[in-house]
Amino acid sequence: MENENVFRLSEKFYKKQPDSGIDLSKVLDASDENSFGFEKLQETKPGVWEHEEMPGLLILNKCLAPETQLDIVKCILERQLSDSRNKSNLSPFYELPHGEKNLWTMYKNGEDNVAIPPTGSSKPVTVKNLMEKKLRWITFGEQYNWTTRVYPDPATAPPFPEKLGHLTEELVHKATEFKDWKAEAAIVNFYSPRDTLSGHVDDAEDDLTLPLLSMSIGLDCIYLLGTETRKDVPKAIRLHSGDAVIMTGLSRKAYHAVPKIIPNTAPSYLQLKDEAVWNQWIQTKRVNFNIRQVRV
Ligand SMILES: O=C(O)CCC(=O)C(=O)O
Ligand SMILES: [Fe+2]
Repeated sequence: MENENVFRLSEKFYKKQPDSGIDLSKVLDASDENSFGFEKLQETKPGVWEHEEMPGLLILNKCLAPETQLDIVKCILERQLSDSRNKSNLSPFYELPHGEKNLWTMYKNGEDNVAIPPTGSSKPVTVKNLMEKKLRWITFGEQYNWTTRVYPDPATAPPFPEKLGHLTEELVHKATEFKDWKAEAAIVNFYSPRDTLSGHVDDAEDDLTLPLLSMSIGLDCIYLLGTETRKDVPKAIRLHSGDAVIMTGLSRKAYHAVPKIIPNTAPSYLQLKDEAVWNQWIQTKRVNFNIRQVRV
């Protein structure tokens, strides 16, 4: 069964690339006309690019204005992270501060050495360590449970943030035929340069013909898109801050992964005057918004 692991081999290949010289020779970059595979891209609607070997994947490069990128990451840090109804990978393990004094405000206001107690018997961990390393994802709207891989009763879900809902619905409505698509669940993934997301298919939603929107902010990454099996060699795409991809059709059910974050690639427009803590944090993060309609 030697080709069972083909997807995994590509993940390993990119994961082990040295930061100082990543092999981009087989990586499509929709923002670089000299990149591998660029000639197979076609603009099928204004701002929407499709690659002939990646059926169903819509690439919306640079579709988020700098202010929008800043707005949505700040909305997560300042509002969604302060709401105890929004679960994160940290929720089961730490007595997280919520409300006005939450992880982000403590971090930003110089309380980064404060120790946050665990829920169990492990050691307390500083705000700094949680914000810079341990926070890997937060969910809002309908709360996908990564462990059980289901969405619990929607009646218990906090509402989807209105502004982000409008923005994402507009992107999907303009780029696809799905004019009634609704943003119901979001997973925000936080990556530091050595973090990866291994190959998976997102299949917990009711209807896998409905598009999934994925927006990237901060550091660039290499994103792998395969097929419905792990036996096929995936395609590699470089995603930049402000890019979005929409997984529709065949790509909606395809294996995908993020094997490599590319350090020192955060755009300078994300740097803000007099916001040293934010500037440092965003320079070392990729923030991915993964937005789905859950119900039909
Ligand atoms: O970070 C990404 O670009 C992909 C994230 C993803 O696939 C997911 O959250 O299901
Ligand atoms: Fe995914």
